[in-house]
Amino acid sequence: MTAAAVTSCNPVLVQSRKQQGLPHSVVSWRFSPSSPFATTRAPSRATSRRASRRPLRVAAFVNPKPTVLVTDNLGEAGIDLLKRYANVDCSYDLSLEELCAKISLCDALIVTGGTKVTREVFESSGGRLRVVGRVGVGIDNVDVAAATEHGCLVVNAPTADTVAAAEHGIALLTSMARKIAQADASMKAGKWQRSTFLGVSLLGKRLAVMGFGRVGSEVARRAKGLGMNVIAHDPFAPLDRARAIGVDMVSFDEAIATTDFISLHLPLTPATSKMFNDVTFSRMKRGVRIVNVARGGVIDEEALLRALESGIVAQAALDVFTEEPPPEEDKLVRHRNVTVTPHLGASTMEAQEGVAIEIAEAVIEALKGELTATAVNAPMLSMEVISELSPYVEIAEKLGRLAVQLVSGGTGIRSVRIYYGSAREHDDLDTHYLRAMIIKGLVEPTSSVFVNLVNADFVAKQRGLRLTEEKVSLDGSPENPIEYIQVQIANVESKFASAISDSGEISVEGRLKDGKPHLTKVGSFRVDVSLEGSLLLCRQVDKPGMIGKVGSILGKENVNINYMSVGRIAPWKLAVMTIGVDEEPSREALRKIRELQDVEEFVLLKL
Ligand SMILES: NC(=O)C1=CN([C@@H]2O[C@H](COP(=O)(O)OP(=O)(O)OC[C@H]3O[C@@H](n4cnc5c(N)ncnc54)[C@H](O)[C@@H]3O)[C@@H](O)[C@H]2O)C=CC1
Ligand SMILES: O=C(O)C(=O)COP(=O)(O)O
Repeated sequence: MTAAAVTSCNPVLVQSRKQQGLPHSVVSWRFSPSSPFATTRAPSRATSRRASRRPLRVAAFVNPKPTVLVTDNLGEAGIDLLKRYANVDCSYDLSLEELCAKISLCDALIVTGGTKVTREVFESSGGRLRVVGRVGVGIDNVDVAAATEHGCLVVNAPTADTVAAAEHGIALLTSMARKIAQADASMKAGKWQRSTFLGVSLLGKRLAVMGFGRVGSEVARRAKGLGMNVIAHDPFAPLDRARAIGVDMVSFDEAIATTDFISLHLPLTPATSKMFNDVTFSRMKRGVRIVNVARGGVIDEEALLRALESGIVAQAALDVFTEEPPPEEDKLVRHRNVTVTPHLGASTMEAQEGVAIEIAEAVIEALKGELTATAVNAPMLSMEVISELSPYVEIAEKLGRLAVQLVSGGTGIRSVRIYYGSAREHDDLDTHYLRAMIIKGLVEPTSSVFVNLVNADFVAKQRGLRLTEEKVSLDGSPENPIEYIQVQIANVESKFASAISDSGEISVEGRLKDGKPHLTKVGSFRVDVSLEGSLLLCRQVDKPGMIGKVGSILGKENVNINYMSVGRIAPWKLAVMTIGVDEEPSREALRKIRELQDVEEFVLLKL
């Protein structure tokens, strides 16, 4: 057996080979609380039992149909799709207060760039909001960090408006070069000024595409068709994409210093905010022309005004602004050498229909608990991985629950070690989902925080939980992804001393048996009990009659034993009895068991 440390609460993906290119349609979680994105707590045992006797799923019982709030104009095709699955509330132009007032009644929120989804919105949702769908690409209007903290998935619709944005970029480029907008305004004012609107040709001119992603590369492709010499700057873009289009990737400095035209296609992030400022403008070729269909905030607008006035920038064409709409008397908007459009990049009939469908599908998938390819703040796990790991999810969460209940007050939990015994190759086992469920089990019993796949690592970090994961290589068939999971809590005392392993940690181990989760080890004692209902752990002297004594106390109380096992170090020494019970025994029964002669310690654990 070898152990290899692999991750420690690290959101970076460990992609398994099987994750690549597999279909996304194997399982659905609907409203089951075990959904990776479920933000509600599991129903109480009484509720589950009641519900399981009915033909209705527990889930449907908890929440029959989700409610989706749409706060910005969304294409009919998207609304129709949503209505097949959810109650749809289209309330446009809400103030922040109105949005916050409504949000606690909604499972999903769909917005364009017109609604700011701030921290207050997540705080007001009371944990019900499970997904925010951004119609389009830019998620700079959504507080993604706050979403993650609240376990809310953010999805976008990043592909359906790419061509529209690229076409708009080219439209601005060509109309700026030929002063189309100015000439149109002049004619409409009754003038005929042929010599005033002398333009520049694009043929043979150098264009720098800043940000070579979806839109940037489509702009480059089109600009090449116009006979432009296209270079690009994007430290994160794959070189082969640029090579395929015949574009040279260059440094930022080279891009801005040597070009006649600059077209911006960057996301607005802390790194790109005001990336174009007095300093960068001063390094540009005099007479440069700039197009921005990305985000207003990547340009320092006052600096651009100064650059226009000084002649460094000859012309600008802007579709996006720091503040939208910009103030009425905005000098940039009114500048004679600036062409403006009111954020029309995605405004084609085709793109609007496309993004509406793309976002509706993504939101529905997310509400069903399925992983959507456009999730912004969740690890990318394929449905195949989720499906394969789902039998272990229950073990993971329950081991977390058991381990935390075994801790006796004091210093608090800081260090948790997780071992996964597996015959799989190390890089073929993605533990994100299981780790999230262990964190859920560790955190939820002692707090009001809801934990899911989205916020698990964040919650752990916030609570100072240091998780380390190790995969233990086992011989055998790699058919099963996992043979056992062991959760250890270090540097704590236990209310059940036998749960402390030889190496000094609280330790519980579980595995699947006949498809059912079982507890198979507590501390150094081998046990075997199904992980359902409640558990009684009892350490006693190993001698005849002990099982009968405990059993008869429970029997008198009409408490049904669903499973039991005894693990011992050696005959006639100490044994740990593990009893699974369907009903929770009364205090009196627990007292009687605790007071039995030869019972050394005893604890009741709830799953
Ligand atoms: N005006 C409009 O209506 C529309 C605007 N957009 C905006 O266009 C922009 C680009 O969209 P997509 O191409 O779909 O996004 P994308 O994510 O495919 O591409 C963005 C590219 O920028 C690069 N990048 C990020 N930080 C960078 C940095 N510091 N320096 C250089 N490159 C950097 C990334 O590596 C990526 O390749 C976004 O801001 C989006 O919101 C998109 C659609 C419509
Ligand atoms: O997709 C984007 O990022 C856009 O800017 C277009 O979005 P909007 O017109 O704000 O829905």
